Amino acid sequence: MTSLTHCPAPAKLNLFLHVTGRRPDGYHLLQTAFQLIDRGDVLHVHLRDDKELRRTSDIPGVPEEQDLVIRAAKLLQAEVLRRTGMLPRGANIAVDKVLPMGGGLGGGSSDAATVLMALNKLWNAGLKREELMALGLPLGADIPFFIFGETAFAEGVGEALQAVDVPDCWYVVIEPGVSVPTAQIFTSEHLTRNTPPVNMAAFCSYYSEQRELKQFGKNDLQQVATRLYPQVAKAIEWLAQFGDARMTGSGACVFCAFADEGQANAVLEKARGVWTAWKAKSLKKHPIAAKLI
Ligand SMILES: C[C@@](CO)(OP(=O)(O)O)[C@H](O)COP(=O)(O)OP(=O)(O)OC[C@H]1O[C@@H](n2ccc(N)nc2=O)[C@H](O)[C@@H]1O
Ligand SMILES: Nc1ncnc2c1ncn2[C@@H]1O[C@H](COP(=O)(O)OP(=O)(O)O)[C@@H](O)[C@H]1O
Repeated sequence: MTSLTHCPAPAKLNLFLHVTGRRPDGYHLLQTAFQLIDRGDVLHVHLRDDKELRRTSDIPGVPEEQDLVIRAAKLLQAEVLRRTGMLPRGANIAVDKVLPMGGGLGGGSSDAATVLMALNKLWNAGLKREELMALGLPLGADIPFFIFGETAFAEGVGEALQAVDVPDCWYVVIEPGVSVPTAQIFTSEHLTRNTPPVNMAAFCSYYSEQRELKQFGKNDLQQVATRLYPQVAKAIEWLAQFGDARMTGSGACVFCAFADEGQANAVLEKARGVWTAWKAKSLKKHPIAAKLI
């Protein structure tokens, strides 16, 4: 096999996100729940005859060498060299970008996770799931989750993952039209960093009682992002007419859960001409994480 085309890189939503503390290196300790959804970027990976790793599509504002996709591919190539003494073949990687950047949907991290899984297969590198997760972590705290590949309760900086079951539903997601830099939110003096830790069992029993339409807990990053980006506040206010609306990750996107597609369609109809919005269904498993490792 020399290529893998149409590899999905799905988005995630943070159903809740609590900042519970700070590590000595400045990184924040979180508790969050990651939910995959059936909308995302699509990647195409073709092995080359030389050793070069090249991005063959353009992502405005992201130079090739800074692209998480290329950085992830280089990390894995170096790891294979370290393990086998042989540098594997290069690859051309194209990304059909669908997800907005700085949207809190984890697009860059998901792209990187998909590339790690695809190249692990194409190079017959044989890294185990936990090894790929550890390799990706320094590039982005969300990368291990995408390789883990199923709905998860997460702690640490998001790398300590446990599978959980949340009932399926439909989400309406609004892109408020701004890009929020994650670092700006985490460094804000207005961020609260002392939400008391919750028990994973409390999270699980909350959703087992079919309360998926009103989310558990809160997103501690939301108060900071809405202060800095009024468009995010407006989007939440608008979507809250129809249910429990909140921000995902560090923003900018906001979401609301609905029991069926018809209700999501009705909200999208009202959003037309007002917001860039779309619907997505919850995904219990990553479409390729199970197959490619
Ligand atoms: C907030 C979350 C929630 O899933 O997702 P996004 O909104 O970015 O999708 C993640 O924790 C995003 O983690 P990660 O992907 O590592 O964020 P990056 O953009 O690499 O981090 C930018 C900067 O934010 C700060 N940062 C990030 C994560 C964290 N737990 N504590 C931090 O203090 C650090 O200063 C870091 O250098
Ligand atoms: N392949 C990529 N796709 C998206 N963003 C990327 C990529 N590679 C690097 N980046 C950088 O990562 C930043 C965060 O992007 P992204 O992961 O989409 O948002 P978020 O972290 O809010 O979910 C972008 O602003 C961009 O500078």
